[in-house]
Amino acid sequence: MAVELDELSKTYDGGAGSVSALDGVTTGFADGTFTAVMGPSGSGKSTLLHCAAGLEQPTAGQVSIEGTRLGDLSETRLTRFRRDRVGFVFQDFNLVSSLTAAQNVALPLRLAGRKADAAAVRVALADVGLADRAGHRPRELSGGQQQRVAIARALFTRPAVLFADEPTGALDSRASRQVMALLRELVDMHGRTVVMVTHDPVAAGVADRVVLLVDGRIVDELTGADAPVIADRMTALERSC
Ligand SMILES: Nc1ncnc2c1ncn2[C@@H]1O[C@H](COP(=O)(O)OP(=O)(O)OP(=O)(O)O)[C@@H](O)[C@H]1O
Repeated sequence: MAVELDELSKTYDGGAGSVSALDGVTTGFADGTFTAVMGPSGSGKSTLLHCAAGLEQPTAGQVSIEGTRLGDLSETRLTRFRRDRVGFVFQDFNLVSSLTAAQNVALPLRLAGRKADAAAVRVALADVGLADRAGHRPRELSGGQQQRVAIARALFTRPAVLFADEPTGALDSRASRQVMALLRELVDMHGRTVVMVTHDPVAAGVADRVVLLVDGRIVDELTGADAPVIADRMTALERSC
């Protein structure tokens, strides 16, 4: 299993009282599978992704990635583990505007004090369909192309899992389709494991499995469902909330 979540809970304590964002989530994401996480606004999707990726600490429960329990790692080891074994892409790409596509892909390794092999960077960009854009800066690329650079960067260390938080949220429908086709191909052709938060039933329809969250709990799962079925289930869920 690439990722296991065991009774994961997260409570935020704020001035206005505490909020339970995750409430005992237990599930797993198998190697070479594509999972979408959906649910109404505020249901805990981003919190689940951040805790699973080791970006946030759960209040209770455990996250294991390839059998390593993140809660057992020191801060330094967790940072190193995340850098090497966890890929993350964000809605707004998070590329460095002054660097070329190739330099953006190589950046995490360089920040870790390692050298990124130029040929490997070229292959990483070719894998996301951007072999001819290595020297372009983010502003010279479309939104969809920028997201593909971000995906190449996230996958460069061959992580155990790629987490994507609304990866098509800032894209038009054509660019969204291309990014989703790329993620599907990465799973089918390269055996990658993808876990993606999305509001979009069309995007979720590309996944193998959809996990539905309400109030920080998994309330349902769909396997092999297409976009209309997912959209109907989401509408029913939102009505019942
Ligand atoms: N840093 C924080 N401090 C306090 N409360 C938070 C914090 N982050 C999230 N929350 C709360 O936790 C709950 C879950 O938030 P989360 O962002 O995980 O939901 P979501 O399903 O991703 O929402 P959306 O679809 O609107 O992005 C919400 O009630 C939110 O207000």
